[in-house]
Amino acid sequence: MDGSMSIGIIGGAGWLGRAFAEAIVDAKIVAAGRLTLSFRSGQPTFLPNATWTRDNQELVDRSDVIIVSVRPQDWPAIDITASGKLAMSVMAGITLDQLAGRLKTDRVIRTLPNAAAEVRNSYTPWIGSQSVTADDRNVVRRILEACGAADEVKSEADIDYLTGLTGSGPAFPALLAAAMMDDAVSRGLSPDIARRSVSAVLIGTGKLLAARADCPKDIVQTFLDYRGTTAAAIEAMRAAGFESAVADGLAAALQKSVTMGQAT
Ligand SMILES: NC(=O)C1=CN([C@@H]2O[C@H](COP(=O)(O)OP(=O)(O)OC[C@H]3O[C@@H](n4cnc5c(N)ncnc54)[C@H](O)[C@@H]3O)[C@@H](O)[C@H]2O)C=CC1
Ligand SMILES: O=C(O)[C@@H]1CCC=N1
Repeated sequence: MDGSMSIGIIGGAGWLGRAFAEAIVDAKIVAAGRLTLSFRSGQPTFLPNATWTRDNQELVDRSDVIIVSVRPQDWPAIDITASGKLAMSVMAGITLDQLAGRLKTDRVIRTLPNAAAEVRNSYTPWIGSQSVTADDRNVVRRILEACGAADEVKSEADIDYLTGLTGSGPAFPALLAAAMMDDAVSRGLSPDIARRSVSAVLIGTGKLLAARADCPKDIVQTFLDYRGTTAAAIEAMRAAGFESAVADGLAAALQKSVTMGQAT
């Protein structure tokens, strides 16, 4: 698409809506003046050169591409006509058929980013409807890659599963970090040192995994082979059900993704 493209984000004041809006402008996909953002209560102060509105149909009428970024429970109240336009959703659980029906356009994209979009490090699987064109796919890739890495997947079932694995994904290392911090503080470390040390471990591990070609499984085995402190910790965590806790958590997220969509 040329520089005349315009984009609208319904729910542009929210966590993901703001992350997308700022990433799109930073990546120069559109200038702020070609961006329309809708809000529900107070008008936010970020992106003052964008057009802010409470009227979602006005947003649609001003935009070539519409991104829907409201919570799934607010989705049934969205009443707009986006005929002939490209519409993209970031909502968990809402299917392509539901999107096409409520937004009244056949050109729909279902995506599932994660919270790391805020720092341009999302992983975002996506899938498009039959009517989506090659140009539409290029626009979608540019928008999603402005927020991190993105993959087109083969089925909506993949999106349902990835909603837990990668959509909710940042919450899981955060949960581990919180448990590690609580343990450190309970053993007398100051909360400040506990936070700095645990954050350094998570950030360092992320960079290590990104830099090395080995699978995480191989890295874990290398640690186990020392037969030292790390092996003692991993074996105790496994005996307490670490892997089955992760599998149960991912199964619960998958089930919730499917039922949340059915409830709307
Ligand atoms: N936060 C996350 O980690 C992820 C969120 N998602 C999905 O992204 C969507 C948005 O989530 P968040 O940004 O985290 O939630 P949020 O609550 O921060 O943002 C939603 C925004 O939509 C606004 N809104 C609701 N109805 C509206 C309407 N009719 N018109 C205009 N604005 C309206 C709300 O006022 C709020 O500002 C959800 O559907 C969620 O499933 C997907 C992946 C990750
Ligand atoms: O928890 C949720 O429902 C949203 C979708 C994926 C991540 N956050």
